[in-house]
Order: sequence, then structure tokens, then C-alpha cells
Amino acid sequence: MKKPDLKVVLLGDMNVGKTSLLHRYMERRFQDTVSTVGGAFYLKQWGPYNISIWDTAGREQFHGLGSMYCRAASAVILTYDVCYMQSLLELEDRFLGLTDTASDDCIFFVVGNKTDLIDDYHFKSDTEGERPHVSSKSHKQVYLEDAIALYKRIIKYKMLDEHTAPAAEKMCFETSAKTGHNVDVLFEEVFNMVIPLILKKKSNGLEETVNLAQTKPEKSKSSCC
Ligand SMILES: Nc1nc2c(ncn2[C@@H]2O[C@H](COP(=O)(O)OP(=O)(O)OP(=O)(O)O)[C@@H](O)[C@H]2O)c(=O)[nH]1
Ligand SMILES: [Mg+2]
Repeated sequence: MKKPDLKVVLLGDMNVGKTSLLHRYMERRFQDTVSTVGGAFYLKQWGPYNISIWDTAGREQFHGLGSMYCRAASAVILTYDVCYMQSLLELEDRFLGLTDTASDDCIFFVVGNKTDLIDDYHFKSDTEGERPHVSSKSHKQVYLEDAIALYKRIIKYKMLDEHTAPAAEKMCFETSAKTGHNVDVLFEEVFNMVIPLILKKKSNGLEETVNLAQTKPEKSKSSCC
């Protein structure tokens, strides 16, 4: 299998729908899921490029793994539930710091999932009982402007120039993994926006390849007695 050209990571609180978004996009279906343990990845062929998309666990107990999955990531999709404000707050409180290990030119997307629930969101517990899904209100809690404001704080946190960073309106999406609303649009935008980063890596890579003829073997440190 060809080494991926770059890495995209989904981060966000448990239950926001990270796995479901990937199922919807990669497998074209919405199916039951179990809470992700650790992380899992998909390989997406995008034109001549190979992109690995990492799904991570939102549960607190896997928090420490997040920075490992973000290592050298070129794009991070910060995901929340539009009917659950706390899941947006968690992105800044718990997940943004994990992206410190991402590549310097990493791009960020803020995605509010579960738009299909906005009308009749209510207390819901699965029959099996192991995944009660509760929301305090049966209406949309997080608005696009909240996501845009978060994106602008992310740009500040990353000390990026807000004039050169991609516009917030372009980087914030609302989706439904259940209906498919905006899911293809989101991932296609992610892949199209990371292609210049692949080309940059490849051209840097050409410069960075070590020319063995030029390197002097490390002088073994003779330990003087
Ligand atoms: N109605 C609706 N339910 C959704 C949507 N996306 C996910 N769900 C449901 O929300 C629950 C959690 O979905 P997951 O995709 O497992 O969430 P996750 O973010 O991967 O959760 P962790 O793996 O625990 O971090 C499941 O019951 C899904 O069926 C959506 O767009 N609409
Ligand atoms: Mg999951």
C-alpha cells in the first residue's frame, strides 16, 4: 500500500458523529456505531494522491491519544453536535490543544453535525441502553456564527494571520451523517484544500532528501578515558 501523502484527523467530543460522518462518506451509509476505542483510519484515493483520514475517540479516557493522532496532520476536522452547545465548548477546552502536534500549515475545519435532529431533538436512549443520548433542549443550540467565532479563535491560537488564513465562512460546515447533508461537500473541500500542502511537501521533500554523497558519516564520539 502506497504511503499516504498526508493525514486528515477528525476530533471532537464523544457522540457528535465523527465515525458516522466517515461511514457516510466512505461507505455511503448511516449505520449503528459503537463508541470509538483509540482511533481508526481510512485511506482515500483523491486523484493521484493518497489521503489517510483518522477517526479518533471522543471519550475522555482516550484523550491522551489525540495528540499522537494529530501528529503531522495537514487538516483537522473539529466536530460538534449542533444540538449540544457543550460539544462545541469542548473543542476549545479539550481538543484544540491536541492539535499542537499537527503540521505548521495545518488547516482547520469546524463541523456541526446532526442537523437532521434540529426539529425534533429529544431525550433518546438506545434500546440496548448502553448509549443514552441526551440533549438538554429539543432545538438547535449551536449556530453557524458560534462556529465561525470559534474558528477565528483557533486562527488566533495558532498565531496565524487572519488575513491569509482561509475565511471562516469557508471552513465551517453543518452536516448530517444521517441524511448525508453536506457530507460530500465537506470532505471534497477538505481534500481540495490540502492538495497544495501535498505539492508543497513533495517539493520540500525533493529538497530535503538527504544526498548521501554529501553527508559525512557521524564521527563516533570517541570517549576519551
Ligand atoms: N440523528 C443523527 N444521529 C447521528 C448523526 N451522526 C451520528 N449520530 C448518532 O450519534 C451517536 C454517536 O455517533 P458516532 O458516530 O458513534 O459518534 P462519535 O463522534 O464517533 O463518538 P465517539 O466514537 O464516542 O467519539 C450514534 O447513535 C449515531 O447513530 C447524525 O447526523 N444524525
Ligand atoms: Mg467514533
